[in-house]
Amino acid sequence: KGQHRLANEIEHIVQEHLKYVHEDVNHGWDLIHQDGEMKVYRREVEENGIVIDPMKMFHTIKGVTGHEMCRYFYEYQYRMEWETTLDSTKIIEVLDPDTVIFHQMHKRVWPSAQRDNCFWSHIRCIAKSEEDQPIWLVVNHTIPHPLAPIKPPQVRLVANVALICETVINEPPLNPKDIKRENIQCRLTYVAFVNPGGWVPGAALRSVAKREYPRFLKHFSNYVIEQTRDKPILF
Ligand SMILES: O=S(=O)(CCO)c1ccc(-c2ccc(C3CCCC3)c([C@H]3C[C@H]3c3ccccn3)c2)cc1
Repeated sequence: KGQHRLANEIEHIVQEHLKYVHEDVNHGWDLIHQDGEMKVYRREVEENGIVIDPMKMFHTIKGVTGHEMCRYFYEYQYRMEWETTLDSTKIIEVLDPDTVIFHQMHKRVWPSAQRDNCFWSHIRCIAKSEEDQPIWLVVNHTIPHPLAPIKPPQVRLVANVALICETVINEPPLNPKDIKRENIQCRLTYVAFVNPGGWVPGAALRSVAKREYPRFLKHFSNYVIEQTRDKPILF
């Protein structure tokens, strides 16, 4: 398998996420929002007076697979259909079919300056045991890039985000071909380490994050449910 220039960095970041995905959120994380199956946790962290609170969300979505959730989260062509916080998105480099570099302009969120984000995005399937469904994940991680120069007054985000999904099949029928969408669900963990890249009033950022993260996950989940409703199941 061709090793591109980011292969080692990506391997390291992916392994880090896999190490912490099962971390116990009862120590040091505050449950700040719950909506049905969705639970949103936050750790309050500041670095040089800038709020960089890690966010962690857990959700169970009926009728879709982890591969479907990750596919719609990763693929460029769907991005503007579910991402409501963007003015634009562009692929500036393709390293392999599972690894691309995006440059995105976020909508301005009062009272802060407009943010942009240049990040590698990698999708991967991790086989578990024979009988278990595989884990699918997408990691988005900031990286500088000559084709995405920082242009003040825009502020460059620093973000390390992972969507890690497993597929659960309830009462698996003898023949896997008979599996229906009502028998499947996706259990996902979403973690986001976002440094806004420049000063934002802490209280304002905390309230924007508290509102936006759950909204994003609910909107994105509903989008995938709608997109996959009448399509064959993608395991
Ligand atoms: O999952 S991703 O990789 C999807 C990439 O298409 C992702 C998601 C979210 C962000 C992001 C970017 C900017 C902000 C802030 C910082 C100052 C002003 C805006 C926030 C905080 C505010 C929280 C937030 C959460 C969700 C959506 C928008 N806003 C989050 C970056 C990447």
